[in-house]
Amino acid sequence: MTDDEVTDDTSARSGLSRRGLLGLAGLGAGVLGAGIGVGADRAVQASATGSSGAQATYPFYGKHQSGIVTAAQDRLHFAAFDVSEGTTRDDLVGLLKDWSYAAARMTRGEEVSKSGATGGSLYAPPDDTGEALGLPAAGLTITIGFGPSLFDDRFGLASKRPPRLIDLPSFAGDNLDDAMSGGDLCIQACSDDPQIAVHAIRNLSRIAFGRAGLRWSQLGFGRTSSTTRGQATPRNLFGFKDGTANLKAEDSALVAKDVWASASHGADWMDGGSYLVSRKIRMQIETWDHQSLKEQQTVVGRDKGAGAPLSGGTEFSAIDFHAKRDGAPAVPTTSHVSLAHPDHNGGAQLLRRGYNFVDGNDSLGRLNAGLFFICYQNDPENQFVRIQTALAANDAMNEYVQHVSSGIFAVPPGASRGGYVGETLFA
Ligand SMILES: C=CC1=C(C)c2cc3[nH]c(cc4nc(cc5[nH]c(cc1n2)c(C)c5CCC(=O)O)C(CCC(=O)O)=C4C)c(C)c3C=C
Ligand SMILES: [Fe+2]
Repeated sequence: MTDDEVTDDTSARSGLSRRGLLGLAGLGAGVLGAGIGVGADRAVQASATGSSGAQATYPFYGKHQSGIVTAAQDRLHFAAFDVSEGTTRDDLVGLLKDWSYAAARMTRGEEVSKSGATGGSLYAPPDDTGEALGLPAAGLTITIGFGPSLFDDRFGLASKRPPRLIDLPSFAGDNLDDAMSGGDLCIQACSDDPQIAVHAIRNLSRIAFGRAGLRWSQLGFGRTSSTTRGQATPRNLFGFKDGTANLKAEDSALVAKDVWASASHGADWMDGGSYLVSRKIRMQIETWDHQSLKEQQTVVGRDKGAGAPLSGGTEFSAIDFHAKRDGAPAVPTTSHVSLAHPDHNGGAQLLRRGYNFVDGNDSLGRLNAGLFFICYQNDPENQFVRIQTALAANDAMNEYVQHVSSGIFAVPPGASRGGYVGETLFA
C-alpha cells in the first residue's frame, strides 16, 4: 500500500440506491416490492482459497484510483458506456455512487451487495450474478473514467471539461470503428483471474441498467507491460518483451511529473487523477511470423531473446542511438523504440498498461489478434499524441499493425473513504 492509499473499511454507504437495485432487477418497482434485500446483512460468501497472488487485494479508496500504478494484473475486461437518454445529472451521480459502492465491495472479494447472489428474495433476481462466489478478489482493481462526450450540455458539465481531455486527432493509417470507440464513461477492470474481471464488468453493467448502457468492451490477457520493478517483463503477441522501458511505480518523481494530474493543469477536480488513452491495435501476426528474426528485431529495435537494445548491453541498458553497425545506426531510426523514445519526443513518457487480445479469427482463417494498448499520462496532447504522431508517420511496425478502436478518458482521483469516484467533479 502506498502512502496515498487508505485502507478500505465498511464505513461506506449502506447499500445500492433504489435505481441501482432496479438495474439489478432489470424491471421495475413491482419487482422491488417483491423483496430485493436492501441492506440485508447476510454474510458474504467469497471464500479465502487460492495462492497468495489470488489473495491480493488493492484498496478502492485513496488519493489515486487503483489500477494505474498498481502492479499490472494478468487479465483485463475494459468497458465503455454511454449514458442513457433521459438520465439526469442526479441519476448520473447516483450511478457513480452505486458503482463505487459495488466496486469497493468487489475489490475486497465481496459480492456487489450484502444480499448478493443467494441472500435475497426467492422471487426476485439476485443482486449479484454469482460467478465469483467462492473466488478471491485476485488483485481486482476497478478504475472509472469520463469521456469527452460526458462534458456536453446534458449534465451541466461543459465548463468542467478539463483542457487536457482533448479529442484525439486522427493519425495516419487509422482504421477506427466508431462503434468500438469513445464512450461517455469507461471502466477498466483488472484481475489475475479472468472470471473476476468479467464478473465486475457484468455486475457494474447490470447496476447501470436504465442509466447507462454498454457501448463496447474488450477482454485482454497476458499484460503487455510491467508497471513495477518487481515484475518480470512480459511478452506481446509478436513474441517480444514489452514494457522494458515503461514508467514504473517506483519512479515516483517521474510518475508525479508525467502521470498524475494536478490542479495547476486547469481542472481542480482532476487533482490526483490521470488521463487514459486506449487503442485497440490489430496485429497481422501471420505476416509477422513469416519475417526473419533480423527483420523482426530491426522493426522493434531490440533483440528478441533478452530484449536488449540493438546497440548492445542487456535488457535494461540505455539505448545508444549513436552506435553504428556496418556504417548505419545500430538501432534503426524507423524502429519502434527509436521513434517512441523520450529523447526523440521532447522527453515525453507514458505509463503503458496494455493487454494482448485474440477475438477469434476472420473469414480467411487469420487470428483477429493484437494489443489492446492502454496508457496513462497527465498531458495526452504532449505525451500520447506526440509519440503516436511519430509512430504513425514512420514506424517500421506499421506494416504489421492497424489501429481499429480509440478512446480517451479523464480518470478522476480516487474516492474518499465512503465517497464515490467523481465526487470532486460534482461537488
Ligand atoms: C503511442 C504509443 C505507443 C503505441 C501505440 C505502441 C504500440 C505498440 N508497441 C509494441 C511493442 C513494443 N513497444 C515497445 C516500446 C515502447 N512503445 C511505446 C509506445 C507505444 N507503443 C513506448 C513509449 C516505448 C518505449 C520506448 C523507449 O523508451 O525505449 C517495445 C520495446 C520494449 C519496451 O520498452 O517496452 C515493444 C516490443 C507493439 C507490438 C505495439 C502495437 C501493436
Ligand atoms: Fe510500443
